[in-house]
Amino acid sequence: MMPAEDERSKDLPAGHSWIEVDYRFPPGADGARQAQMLAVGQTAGSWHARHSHREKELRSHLGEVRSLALQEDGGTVATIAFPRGNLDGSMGALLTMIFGKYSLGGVARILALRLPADYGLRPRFGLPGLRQRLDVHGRPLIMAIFKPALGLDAAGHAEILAQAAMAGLDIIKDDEILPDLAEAPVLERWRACAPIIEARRDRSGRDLLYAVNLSGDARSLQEQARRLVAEGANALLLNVLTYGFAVLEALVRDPEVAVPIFAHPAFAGALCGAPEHGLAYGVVLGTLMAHAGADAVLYPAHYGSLPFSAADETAIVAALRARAVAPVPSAGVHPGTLAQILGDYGCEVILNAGTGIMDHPDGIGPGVLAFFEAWERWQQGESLRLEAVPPGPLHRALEKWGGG
Ligand SMILES: CSCCC(=O)C(=O)COP(=O)(O)O
Repeated sequence: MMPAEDERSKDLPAGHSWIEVDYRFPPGADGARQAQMLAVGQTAGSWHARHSHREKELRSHLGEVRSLALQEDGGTVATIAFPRGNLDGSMGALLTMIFGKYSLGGVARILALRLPADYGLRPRFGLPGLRQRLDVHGRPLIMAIFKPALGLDAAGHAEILAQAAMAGLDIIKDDEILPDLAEAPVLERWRACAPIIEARRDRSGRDLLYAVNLSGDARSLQEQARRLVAEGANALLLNVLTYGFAVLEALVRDPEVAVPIFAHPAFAGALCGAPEHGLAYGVVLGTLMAHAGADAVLYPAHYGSLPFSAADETAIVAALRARAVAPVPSAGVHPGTLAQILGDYGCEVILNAGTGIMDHPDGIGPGVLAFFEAWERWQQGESLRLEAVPPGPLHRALEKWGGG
């Protein structure tokens, strides 16, 4: 039987010897046949009589169709269990088994994936570890994104960071669009920003994390990460879906890269955006990220600037929180969205704004202060409506972006 909706993405007990996947086949597809194709074709690969003398060995690798449910619209949802023994513990092997070659021909969508709790990696820091590093407890963490994304040199990054740091920002990240360009080399960006972070620590006793964007081929990216960390970098950003889960796994396993890793969702729409094909956002940005060792995962907030469903957001957050990974609702976040986000999430969240801080009418410092002001008012149960907010950074933000 397929589990109830709120159980669908829960981890299976540690040591469990099966991996369970829920697939939906659209109306018109022969769901039973497709499920059987997946269970055999993505495992033993052949069940021909010619191999009958190997039946015992092959059977131990064979997937099993555990349930088939016809849906109201004529589609079918099948749950298939795959032997864990077919895998080596990596996300690459897992994805190749559950959807690899089949994805090229079959029309199907993976709705949910249930992994044994001890499959893959756990975050080394997660939200509790980030809080400990920053010594910030009992309130949401406030994160900014360097904007403009391109065109800033290292000194330009430092100039922006200085304003944000002074206003009390917790975390900043590079834009994911920015690789190791000659106009702003990654090491120079870090070297230019490091003294500002140090000065903030000296002044306030509070750390500030800068998630530096990694790029390059797998080998040079890992070397870049090691070099950055050796020079004091305190967080990293990885476009996990464009560079690959294997790159994230290698970084998480690397003792020379012992800093929190922020996972960016760029490219997720290419895997998850089609309604009847690909994988659900909750699987990619929730389950897979949480089992590949990410410490914090960014995704579009459903009240932000990108079309995103509340249900997808809920599925992502549930999967991340089950493994203590920090949820980072993003894209179009500004102080006017704070009440909605905290209403949905409570305080165990990272609020991440790019233009919602950098394009504040009075500057970057006021952009950060507007978030803190919104948080203070929300905490006191005070209205965040424009008419109720006195003149100041939050008022100006609400004037520009609305919300509240
Ligand atoms: C798609 S979630 C990642 C958000 C992000 O990286 C970004 O640059 C959002 O910028 P914004 O100005 O919308 O806060």
